[in-house]
Amino acid sequence: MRAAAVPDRPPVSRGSGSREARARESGGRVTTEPLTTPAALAERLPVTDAVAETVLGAREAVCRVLAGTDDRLLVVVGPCSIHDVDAALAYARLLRRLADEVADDLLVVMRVYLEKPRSALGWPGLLTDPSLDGAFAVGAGLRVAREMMVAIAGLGLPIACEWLSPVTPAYLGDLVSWGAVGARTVESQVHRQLASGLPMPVGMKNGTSGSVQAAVDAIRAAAVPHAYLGVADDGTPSVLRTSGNPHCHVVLRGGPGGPNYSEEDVRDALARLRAAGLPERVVIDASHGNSGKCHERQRAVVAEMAERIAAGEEGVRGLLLESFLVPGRQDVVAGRPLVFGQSVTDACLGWDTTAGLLRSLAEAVRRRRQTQPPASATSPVASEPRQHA
Ligand SMILES: O=C[C@H](O)[C@H](O)COP(=O)(O)O
Ligand SMILES: C=C(OP(=O)(O)O)C(=O)O
Repeated sequence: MRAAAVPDRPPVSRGSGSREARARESGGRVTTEPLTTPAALAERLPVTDAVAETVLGAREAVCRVLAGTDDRLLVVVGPCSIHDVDAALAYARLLRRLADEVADDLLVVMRVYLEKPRSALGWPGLLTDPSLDGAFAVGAGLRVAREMMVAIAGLGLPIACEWLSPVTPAYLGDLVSWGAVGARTVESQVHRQLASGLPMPVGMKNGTSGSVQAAVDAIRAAAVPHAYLGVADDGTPSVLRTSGNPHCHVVLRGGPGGPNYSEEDVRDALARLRAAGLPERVVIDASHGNSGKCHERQRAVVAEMAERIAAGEEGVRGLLLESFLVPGRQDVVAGRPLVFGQSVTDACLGWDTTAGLLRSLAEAVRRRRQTQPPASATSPVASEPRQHA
């Protein structure tokens, strides 16, 4: 007589179905696929000395502009999202020439946004879905993204992006000179912890509700050390311990109540920063809630800000613009070719308008210099972060 088979493990339930089947019925589930490690990707697509100089030099320059010890204006400009590497590189080449032309007055950093936070549903960005068709080839997206960033920084053009996945900076952080925490994530503990360890200045957007306090709170949170779960460069699941980031700042992007770039709005934001003991400086996003998502309205925002900057308004250290080669936006439709250099997410300004606006901002900085002495080196900077208790 054969012995009865002894199960490896006791049955997980007496009712219908296995544990896996029951889990499926009561929520979502995950499948996994291995990804190259950050170290392996960096080895394949390394940062050259020239690229490192661009990235690090621009980080330091952004800090000086934010602190007011460099009297130029920070201008973060580029597509709402990158969906086509060739178009991004064509834009980068144009921007590089313009950045050189205005370099005495503007510190130009290109938006190279690869992860899109969506209000509900929509294409999540090149990093997650590089073929724009829902195939979600994330490994290829990371490779393409890093290769493109190396090429853009290789032109001598510094890079800005929004950090969405807390794992992405391990793969791309060494190529970025300015980061954003977006309106949809500025209240997220994970993103505040992430910002506290990022090796670059980080703009904290006001929340989608319009709350500027959320951005101020995020700056306070990111200025101190944290510990959170992540991956090390060799891919090992790790506790990431951060130092705190003293170079975070508010980005006013408007909200449901309308724009928030008026003099009164800026004064209110500076007062909130003062009350929190933080450096009094803001960056104005000409797009999003400040333009009612109408790309053409960014012109009016820039025109008003140029006037106010020329008149010496305190506290505004930079602007953000959404711009691509071709104005407007387009939908991605299977089988229909895309217009080269036009956004597939938010509508953007076209190149010619962008160039004119940057020249007008440069002119505003020059006019300000005529009436004001160079900014002093005594502008407030964030205090050193506290150590872990
Ligand atoms: O900047 C881009 C968009 O404003 C952001 O990703 C939200 O887009 P959505 O509201 O179209 O989803
Ligand atoms: C999503 C963006 O901005 P916000 O977080 O302000 O909506 C963006 O700049 O792409």
